[in-house]
Amino acid sequence: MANAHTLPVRLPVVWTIAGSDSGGGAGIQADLATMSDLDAHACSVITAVTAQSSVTVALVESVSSQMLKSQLDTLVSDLPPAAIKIGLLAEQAQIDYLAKWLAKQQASWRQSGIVVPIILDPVMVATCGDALANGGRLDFTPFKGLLTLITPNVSELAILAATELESVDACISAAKQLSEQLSTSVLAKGGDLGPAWCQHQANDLLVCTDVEGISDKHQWQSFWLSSHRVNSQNSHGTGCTLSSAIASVMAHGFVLNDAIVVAKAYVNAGLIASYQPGSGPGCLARTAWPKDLQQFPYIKVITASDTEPMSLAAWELMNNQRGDFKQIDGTLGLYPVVADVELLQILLKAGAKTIQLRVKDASSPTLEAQIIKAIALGRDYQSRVFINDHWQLAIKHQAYGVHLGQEDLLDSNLKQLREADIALGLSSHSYFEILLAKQHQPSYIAFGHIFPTTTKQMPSLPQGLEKLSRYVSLMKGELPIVAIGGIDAARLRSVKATGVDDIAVVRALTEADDPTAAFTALNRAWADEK
Ligand SMILES: Cc1ncc(COP(=O)(O)OP(=O)(O)O)c(N)n1
Ligand SMILES: Cc1ncsc1CCOP(=O)(O)O
Ligand SMILES: [Mg+2]
Repeated sequence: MANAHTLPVRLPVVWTIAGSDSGGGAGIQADLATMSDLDAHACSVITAVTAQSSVTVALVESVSSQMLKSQLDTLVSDLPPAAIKIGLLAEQAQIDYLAKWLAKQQASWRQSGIVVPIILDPVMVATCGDALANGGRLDFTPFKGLLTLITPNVSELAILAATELESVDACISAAKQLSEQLSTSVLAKGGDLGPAWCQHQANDLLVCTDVEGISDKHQWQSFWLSSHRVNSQNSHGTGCTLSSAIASVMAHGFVLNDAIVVAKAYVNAGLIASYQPGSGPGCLARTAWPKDLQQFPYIKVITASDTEPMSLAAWELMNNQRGDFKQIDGTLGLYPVVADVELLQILLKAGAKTIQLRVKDASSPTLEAQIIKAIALGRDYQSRVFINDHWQLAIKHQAYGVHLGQEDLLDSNLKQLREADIALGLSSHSYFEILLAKQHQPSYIAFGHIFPTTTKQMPSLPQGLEKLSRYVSLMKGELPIVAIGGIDAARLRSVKATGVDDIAVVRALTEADDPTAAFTALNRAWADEK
C-alpha cells in the first residue's frame, strides 16, 4: 500500500508447508513469491524436493519425517503463523503426521484465543501432467475439522469425492460431499477444465460452511465466482499461487470470502502478465495486491432452483438493459444519519446536502408521518434525503433515496425502486459484500464499520483504516464511496487520508451539545482536509 500510515507495522507471518519446485514456477517457490508480494513474511516447511522443469518431473523425494517434524517445531515458537497454506504432501505418512501436529497445535492456539486459518491445496499432478503425489491413494480425512478451506481443481475434486463430474449439479454435489467429509469450506476450481464449466469464462465453486466473521446470510451458502477466462498456456503454479494468496490475505485479517475474491483477482492479474521462462508452460507474474475491479469475480448465489453459473455475457447484457440507479450529482458531503425528523430539520438548516432518516422501530405509529415530513423537508432544503430500510414507504412518498443493508436486499424489490427513480445506497462490510453491492449498480456504497461503534450491534469486526484504504483503492471512481462507523472530529484526518469520498456519522452529531455547531465544524474540517 502506498500510504505509510496504512502499512502494517509488522508483516503477518504465513507458513507454506509444501514441496520445492526446482523449476521455480510452482510449489514453495511460487508460495514464497506470492506471500511476500502480498505483504506477508513467508516461512517454509518443505515436504518434498522435486527435480522438475517446465516440461517434466524427473524425481520426487520426500524429506525425512524427522526433518518435517523439526521444521514445524523449530518455527512454531519463534515465528508462529497468522495463516498456513498446505501444498504437496507426497505420501500418506506426511498427511498423518501433519494432521496430528496441527490438531495438537490448534488446541493450544484455541486456548490462547488464536484462530489460525489453514488452506489445503490438495496437489496431485504438475501442470506438465506428471504425478507429484500418489493422489489416488492419498487419504486426506485425518485433516477433518482442521481446515478452513480446501482448493481442489476439477480433477482433484473427482478423485477426492470418488465420482465422475459430468454436469454442473454433479460438481456441486461432489463439492458439498467433500465439504461434509472434511468439515471445511471448499473452493472447487473450474479454471482448467470440466463439464459445462464454460469456455469463455472461469467458474469456481465456493461451498461455505460456518465461515467466521461473515454475514449470517452467507453462512452455509454456495456461490459461483466467475471471471473472464484468461487464455494463457503459462498456468504453472496457478493453484499454489491461489492458495498462498488466500492464506496471505487471511493473515491480514480478512475473512475467508474476501481472501478468496482477492486471491482470484491476484491470479487473474498474474495470468494476464504471465511469462514463459522454459519451453513448457510458463508461470504467473507477481502483480501485488489487486486493485483492478475487472479482475475480481462476478458472484452468484446458488439456490435449489438455480444452480447454473452466471454467463458473463448475459450479465453484461442484463446490466445494459437494466441501467444503473440514479447518479448522485457532485459529492454526498458530510452525511448525517439521524433517528428523528426534528434533528433532521436542524441539520438541513445547518447545510447538510445529504442526510438519512434511520428509524429502526418499524412498528412506530409515527413512522409514515416522519418519513413524509423528512421527504418534504428534503425538497424544501433541496437536499438528498435517504430513508433507511423502509423502501415501500420511500416509494409511496417519492423519496430521493433509500439506504439498504445486504440483509435488507433479500426482502426488497430493487426493480420497483429503480422504476420509481429512487437513489440507492448499499452497506458493505467486506470485499465480498462490496462486489455483491456493486453488481446492483447502486448510487453509492457505504463501507463500515470502520471504528468501534455503540450505535449499532455489528456482526463483523471494525474494518480499520488498512482495510478501508484497500477498499478505496478498489472502488475509487467507480461509485461514490462513504465510510461509516465511529467517525468523529479526532479521526477525520486519518479517514480522509484513505481517499474515501465522504463520511457518514451518527454520534458525532447526535451526542453533540450543539448539533448545528458540530455539523458546521465537521463539515468544514472534512472539506478543508487534504
Ligand atoms: C450511510 C449508511 N451506511 C450504513 C448504514 C447501515 O445500514 P444497514 O446495514 O442496513 O443497517 P441499519 O442502519 O439498517 O441498522 C446506514 N444506515 N447508512
Ligand atoms: C448504522 C451503522 N452502520 C454501520 S456503522 C453504523 C453506525 C455508525 O454510528 P456512529 O457514527 O455513531 O459510530
Ligand atoms: Mg438496514
